[in-house]
Amino acid sequence: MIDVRGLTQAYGDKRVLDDVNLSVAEHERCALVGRNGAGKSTLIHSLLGLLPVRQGRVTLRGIPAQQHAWKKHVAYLPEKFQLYPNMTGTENLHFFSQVTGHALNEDRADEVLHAVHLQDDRDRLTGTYSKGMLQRLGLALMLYYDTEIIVLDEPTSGLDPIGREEILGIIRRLRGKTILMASHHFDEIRQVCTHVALLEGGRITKFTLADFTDHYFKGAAHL
Ligand SMILES: Nc1ncnc2c1ncn2[C@@H]1O[C@H](COP(=O)(O)OP(=O)(O)OP(=O)(O)O)[C@@H](O)[C@H]1O
Repeated sequence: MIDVRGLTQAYGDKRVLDDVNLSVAEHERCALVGRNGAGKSTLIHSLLGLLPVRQGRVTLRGIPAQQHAWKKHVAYLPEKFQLYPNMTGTENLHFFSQVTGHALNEDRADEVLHAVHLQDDRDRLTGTYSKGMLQRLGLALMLYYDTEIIVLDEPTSGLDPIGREEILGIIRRLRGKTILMASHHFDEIRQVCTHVALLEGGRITKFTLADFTDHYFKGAAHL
């Protein structure tokens, strides 16, 4: 579903990704781990066409990234995103739906608001939401499109333990999705992921969760 071959990315003279290869198969839930500055966001941005790919090849669901047709199969939740504080949860869903040129499908909106446990708060201004609620609304916006591929950049960043559990529970309950999730937390990777892509020195090593667990407890993996 996600295939990266020979991807090299640099900022000026600084090479961040060095001939990276990564395959994420259908229905895999792959964590993307690595120290701060390892290049996780650079890789995600390259996948999603937010950074031009000059060296290497990226395909999503078999479609080359340059062709844009992949976009309807992929949803992305960035680490930081902006919602409109003077709009309610539902109004935010309306707004973002209209941005993509479609009227809101009310039934689908109900489904996703239930899935993220915001059905009772949907008519409150999001300016009054907690960080956990905002993150769950971000997830709802992403799930609304029901795409096969989901890319999450540190979805529990800055949340307290209860907020983290709520987000992880929602992700864990998703069915039939292929997920790539950047994370710094071994406990959440263990709860949610089937595989781990470790980014170090500009290269990726991919593990099954069981092999990564051995590697991690030997002290060989730095998140
Ligand atoms: N636009 C940019 N211009 C110059 N250097 C950049 C730019 N974006 C990222 N970098 C550098 O590239 C390296 C990789 O950054 P990136 O954000 O991809 O890492 P990361 O693994 O996502 O980090 P974190 O875990 O802190 O989010 C870092 O050294 C960063 O400073």
